[in-house]
Amino acid sequence: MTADIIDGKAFAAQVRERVGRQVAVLKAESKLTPGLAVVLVGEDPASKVYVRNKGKSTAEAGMKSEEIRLEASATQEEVLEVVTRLNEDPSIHGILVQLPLPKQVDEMAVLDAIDPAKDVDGFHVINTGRQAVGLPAMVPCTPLGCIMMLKDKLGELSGLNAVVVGRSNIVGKPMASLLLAESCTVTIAHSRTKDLPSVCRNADILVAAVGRPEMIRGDWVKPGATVIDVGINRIEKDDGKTKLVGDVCFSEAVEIAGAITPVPGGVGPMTIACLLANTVTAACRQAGIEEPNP
Ligand SMILES: NC(=O)C1=CN([C@@H]2O[C@H](COP(=O)(O)OP(=O)(O)OC[C@H]3O[C@@H](n4cnc5c(N)ncnc54)[C@H](OP(=O)(O)O)[C@@H]3O)[C@@H](O)[C@H]2O)C=CC1
Ligand SMILES: Nc1nc(=O)c2c([nH]1)NC[C@@H]1CN(c3ccc(C(=O)N[C@@H](CCC(=O)O)C(=O)O)cc3)C=[N+]21
Repeated sequence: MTADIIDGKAFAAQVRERVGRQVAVLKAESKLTPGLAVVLVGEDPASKVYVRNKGKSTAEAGMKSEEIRLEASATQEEVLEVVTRLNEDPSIHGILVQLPLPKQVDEMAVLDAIDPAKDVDGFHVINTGRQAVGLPAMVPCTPLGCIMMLKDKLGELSGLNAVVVGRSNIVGKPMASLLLAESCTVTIAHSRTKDLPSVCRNADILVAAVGRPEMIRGDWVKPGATVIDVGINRIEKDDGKTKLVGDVCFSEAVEIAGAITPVPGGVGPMTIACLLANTVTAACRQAGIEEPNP
C-alpha cells in the first residue's frame, strides 16, 4: 500500500478562492480592502521567489499588496522606520518582514516593533503568548496550514501521538503548540534528541521541520502514519540542475505512511494561502467587523 498524497496545492487554491470571496464581500459591504505589506531586506534569491508569489496571490485575491525592498546593507533603524510607517498606515492590515534578516539587523527587535494586530506571521510574542493560553491570536501561517491539512485528512486529532522534529520559533514550536491545542500527545524532537528514529516511529502524526534534505527515512515512519513535510531544501541533481526536496525521504516514506505531503506542492502553497486568510482576519478585527463567511 502506498500513502495518499496530500495535495497542498489544490487545498491552497480552495483557501485562496474563499479568501477572494471574503474580500469581495468586504469591499462591497464595508468599503474595506485588506492590505498586506511584505518587507524584503537584501537580495536572497529564494526569498525573492516567495515574495513574488505572495504579491501575485494577494493581488489575485483582490487585496492590496505593497512590497518594500531594502538593500542588504540596511541598518536596524532603516528597517524599524519602515515597520513604524506600515504600523501607522491605515490601508495596511498585515505586515510580513521576510526572515532571515541580514546579521546587522536584530530580528527579535524588528518582530517586536510590528503592531501585534498587523502581525499576520504570528511571530510577535503577544501573539505567541495569546495562542499558547488559548486567546484569539494571529497564528503562524505554516503551522496553521499544516493543521488544516491534518484535520482535512484525519478529522479529529484528539489523542493522537504527534512528533514534531524541529523547535524553531517560526515552525517547530508553534506547530507543537497548535497540535497540543488539538489535544494531541505532543513530542518535540531536535538536534539533541536521543534515538530520533525510534521517537519518530511512535508518531501517528509526524511533522518534519528540520531543514536537512531527506533526513527522515522510510523506516522511521510508523506504518499508516500521516507525514507532514515542512522542509524546503534545494539540492543539486546528478545533471547539475537543482530541485526542491523536503526533510523526509519521500520515495521511502510514501511506501510506509498512510498519507504524506509532497515537496513541492504540500505545505508551501498552504503557507501562502494562510497568509492571505490571516490578512483578512486582521483587517476585519482592525475594522471591528465580523469576518464574512461566504
Ligand atoms: N513550507 C514552508 O512554508 C516553510 C518551510 N520552511 C522550511 O522548514 C525547514 C525548517 O525551518 P526552520 O524551522 O526555520 O529551521 P531552523 O534551522 O530554525 O530549525 C531547525 C530545527 O531542526 C533541528 N535539527 C537540526 N538538525 C537536526 C537533526 N540532525 N536532528 C534533529 N533535529 C535537528 C534544530 O534543532 P536545534 O534547535 O537543537 O538546533 C532546529 O530546532 C527548512 O527547510 C525551511 O526552509 C520554513 C518556513 C516555512
Ligand atoms: N517572515 C517570514 N514568514 C514566512 O512564512 C517565511 C519567511 N519569513 N521566510 C522564509 C520561509 C519559507 N516560506 C515559504 C513559503 C512558501 C513556500 C512555497 O510556496 N513553496 C512552494 C513552491 C516552492 C518553489 O517552487 O520555489 C511549494 O513548496 O510547493 C515555500 C517557503 C515562508 N517563510
